[in-house]
Amino acid sequence: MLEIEGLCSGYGESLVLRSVSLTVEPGQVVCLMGRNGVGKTTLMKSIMGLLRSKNGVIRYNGADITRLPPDKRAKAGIGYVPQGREIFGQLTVEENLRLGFESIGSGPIPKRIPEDVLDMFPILRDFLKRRGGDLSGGQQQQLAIARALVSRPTLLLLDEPMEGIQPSIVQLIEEVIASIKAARKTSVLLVEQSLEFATAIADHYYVLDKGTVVASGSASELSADEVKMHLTV
Ligand SMILES: Nc1ncnc2c1ncn2[C@@H]1O[C@H](COP(=O)(O)OP(=O)(O)OP(=O)(O)O)[C@@H](O)[C@H]1O
Repeated sequence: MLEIEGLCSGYGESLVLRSVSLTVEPGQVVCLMGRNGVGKTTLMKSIMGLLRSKNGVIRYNGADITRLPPDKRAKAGIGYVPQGREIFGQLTVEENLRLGFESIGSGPIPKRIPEDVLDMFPILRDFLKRRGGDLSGGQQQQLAIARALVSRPTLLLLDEPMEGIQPSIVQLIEEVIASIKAARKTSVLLVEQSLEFATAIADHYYVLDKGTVVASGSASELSADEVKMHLTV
């Protein structure tokens, strides 16, 4: 469903991604790994269209989306939770969630926040009228993921969703990703370094180094040695 071939991308004159090729199949959870600064966020931004590709092709459900702007990619079904969440602190939780409706590609805008999304993150239901800025970091991360889910994306991009979050919420987010996978309606491409997560939940992994894919394979076969080789400094 997502096919990237020979993607080159970067900032201004500086090239960060050098001919990256990667595939996410329908219903898969794919883990993107790599040390700091190797280009994981740059890849996420390039898939979402926030960075213009210098070379290569990005296809989504068979269509070439390489030159589409971010809003069109969102309407095509790609949801994105950036690193650092980027929720609106002055808006309430409910208003933040409603912003997710703007990415709905076709059909009527729902009047209410979908119950199944609130069921995944019960704290958000309790806090619907609270300002986003008053939530803890872990609650804001839940809000950011829920906001991406209200538009019913077919591909969800998560950039380090577990970073800097307390263990109980890490577990909740892992359960949510597992339940998204079980429902088989949304594929997930996420930046995550944990070997435990990758082997337990992901189907496939890619390791980036200096802007290129240096290892990839079935997540169940990912070994501690491989992680040590590619991910420790
Ligand atoms: N806005 C920017 N302008 C110029 N260079 C940037 C910009 N953002 C990132 N870079 C550079 O691009 C390279 C890749 O950064 P990127 O954020 O994609 O890495 P990453 O793998 O996501 O790392 P991290 O785990 O630290 O988030 C780095 O050398 C970084 O300094």
